[in-house]
Amino acid sequence: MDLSVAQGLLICLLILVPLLYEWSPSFKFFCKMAFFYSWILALAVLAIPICAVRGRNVENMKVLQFMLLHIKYLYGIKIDVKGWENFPLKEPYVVVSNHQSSIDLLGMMEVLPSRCVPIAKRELMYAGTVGLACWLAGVIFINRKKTDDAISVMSETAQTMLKEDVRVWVFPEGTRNQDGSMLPFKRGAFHLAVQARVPIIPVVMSSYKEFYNIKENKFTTGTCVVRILPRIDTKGLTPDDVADLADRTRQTMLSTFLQLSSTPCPASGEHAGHTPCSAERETHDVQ
Ligand SMILES: CCCCCCCCCCCCCCCCC(=O)SCCNC(=O)CCNC(=O)[C@H](O)C(C)(C)COP(=O)(O)OP(=O)(O)OC[C@H]1O[C@@H](n2cnc3c(N)ncnc32)[C@H](O)[C@@H]1OP(=O)(O)O
Ligand SMILES: CCCCCCCC/C=C\CCCCCCCC(=O)OC[C@@H](O)COP(=O)(O)O
Repeated sequence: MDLSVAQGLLICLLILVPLLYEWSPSFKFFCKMAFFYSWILALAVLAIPICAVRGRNVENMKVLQFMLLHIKYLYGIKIDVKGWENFPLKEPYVVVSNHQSSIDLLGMMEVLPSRCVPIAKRELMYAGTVGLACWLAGVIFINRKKTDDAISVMSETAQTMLKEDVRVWVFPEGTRNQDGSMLPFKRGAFHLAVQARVPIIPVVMSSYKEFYNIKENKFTTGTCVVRILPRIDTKGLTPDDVADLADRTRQTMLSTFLQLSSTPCPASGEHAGHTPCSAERETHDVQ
């Protein structure tokens, strides 16, 4: 009897959960996000022993990158990369990118150059297996609540970049933002580039609004364009130039973001209205 009650409940669940998943966008959103985080926590369990062989080493970022690349297929997210030629091959540089959501991880892993480590909030270090995997891959953690600490970590980073030939990826908005624009840029990334005398490479990820919106609990399939912009040189600049450098970079990134995100394609095909027009993308390509 007990067994049949349990079986009955299980059958109800097996029917109800998929129905709820299809009918309730909030439930679907919750499931997709929960799976996203759980899957990455689980993948980190596999990554940790592989990375531990080398110890804390930026080369381990390749292991994480390789293990995360498939997630876009699980979620039906097409990532369309433009401007590969703007990632120079040899020298260190600072990549700055807009930050809409934790799913930026997908676009980031798609284009992450070799020997490039992200700067992340310190809280991520305590995110269980993910924190340990990030530490082993050389992610640089900063304490956003202590500006002096954060600045001194970034100054050390300027030395490390040059001594150990490392590139750094920074989200200069400093927090996630999905309001259709970009927050004012914090200046750490630009001080870093000026101190290390290395170029800045802006990377813009187009708006997720057509397929992902946390406020509307929307998470469907779609396309994100990741555009790598030409380098911005910092040679000869001083700390006094940092504010202007940050403003110029933001302006360039914002106009690219708006262009990439605003032009829906004429109704055609599966992703109609989700992707920027290819005609518009071509215009960018020849710039
Ligand atoms: C297979 C399994 C896999 C498992 C793992 C999967 C994960 C894989 C890895 C992926 C990891 C991805 C992680 C992404 C995480 C993204 C984040 O966490 S975003 C949040 C953290 N990042 C940032 O905050 C970066 C941007 N922030 C800054 O640059 C800030 O400026 C700051 C350095 C943090 C300081 O911020 P704040 O305290 O708010 O102060 P400000 O107003 O910005 O600055 C005050 C003042 O100081 C000047 N200044 C800033 N930096 C420097 C410097 N380096 N040198 C000198 N001076 C500096 C600044 O100019 C201000 O002065 P001003 O006079 O007002 O100009
Ligand atoms: C035992 C502890 C378990 C903790 C579980 C934590 C789950 C974490 C699991 C997977 C993390 C996936 C990697 C996400 C990487 C992106 C991180 C991110 O986007 O951080 C946000 C940060 O940029 C800005 O933070 P805020 O917007 O200011 O907030």
